[in-house]
Amino acid sequence: MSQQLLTSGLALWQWRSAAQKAALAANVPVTEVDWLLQEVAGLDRLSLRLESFKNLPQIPLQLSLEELENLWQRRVNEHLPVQYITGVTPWRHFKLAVSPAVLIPRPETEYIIDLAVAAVQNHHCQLEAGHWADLGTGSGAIALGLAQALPLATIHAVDCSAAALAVARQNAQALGLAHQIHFYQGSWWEPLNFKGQLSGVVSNPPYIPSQLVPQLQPEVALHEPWLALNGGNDGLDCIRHLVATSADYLQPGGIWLIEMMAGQAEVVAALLQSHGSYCDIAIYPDLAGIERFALAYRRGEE
Ligand SMILES: C[S@@+](CC[C@H](N)C(=O)[O-])C[C@H]1O[C@@H](n2cnc3c(N)ncnc32)[C@H](O)[C@@H]1O
Repeated sequence: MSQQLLTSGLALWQWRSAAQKAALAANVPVTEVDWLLQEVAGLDRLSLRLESFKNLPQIPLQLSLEELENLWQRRVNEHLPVQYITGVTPWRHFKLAVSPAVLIPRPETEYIIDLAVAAVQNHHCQLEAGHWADLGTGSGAIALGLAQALPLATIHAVDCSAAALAVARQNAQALGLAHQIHFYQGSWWEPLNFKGQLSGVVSNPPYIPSQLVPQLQPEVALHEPWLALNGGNDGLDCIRHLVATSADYLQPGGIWLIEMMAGQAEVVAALLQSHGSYCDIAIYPDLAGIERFALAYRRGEE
């Protein structure tokens, strides 16, 4: 979407009206038409809401109206997420690049950064300047959120997908946070060599039971990476692995914080408890009240 084409405000307004009707008929959120227009026509929310752009003689577009219509048809008919069409999504204070190689970072995940910061502040150890891991970084969202919230920390962001890491690196560069984040390709802890040294590990691992993935809404099931969703038979394969392996990498008092699916909290708390190396285990809800996050600390050498 780099070239610039001109269209009249009236023609764009007519396209928008038709696209909104198609959205309503297909049960697609009508607001997504305007997300698309903000990106491809550079229109701001106010001029879209007031429809003041309708009177402009010329509006520069990054693609023709025909191409815009083709993309909207893909949104409506093929359930392609609008974020993959525009190539961007808002997340916390960031505008992140996304592609079908990465999970679109979710609003509920934003809160994991606040939980990490609160855990640092509540704890007597000096954790904010240390080394942190974001395992399964995808677009880099969590690593970037941690880097911004903990400016003295160094973040080690891991993903097994090279294509996802390319997107994450691009985001770190664009946001001026690349100096704080190191990226590694590999499986979970495998590329990291920091046994006993980490201040914290934060992860939003794949946690959907395999048989449920095809039943998710088509935007997710058809277009988001299976690798980012599939948590094995009961959804807990990756979380079990992270419980079992993380204690070796955390310093005493280090933070273990993950996102999980509704209904998994009790099992995850029990896994942490029975492992024996974690203490102060707590479950936190997301802003919708769903038990979404599990937090624990690496037990000290009592
Ligand atoms: C649910 S997505 C989370 C992405 C991002 N952290 C976020 O919150 O938006 C899970 C990520 O874990 C990665 N992943 C899956 N299996 C992995 C493994 N064995 N080792 C490292 N990363 C893995 C996927 O590629 C995907 O990017």
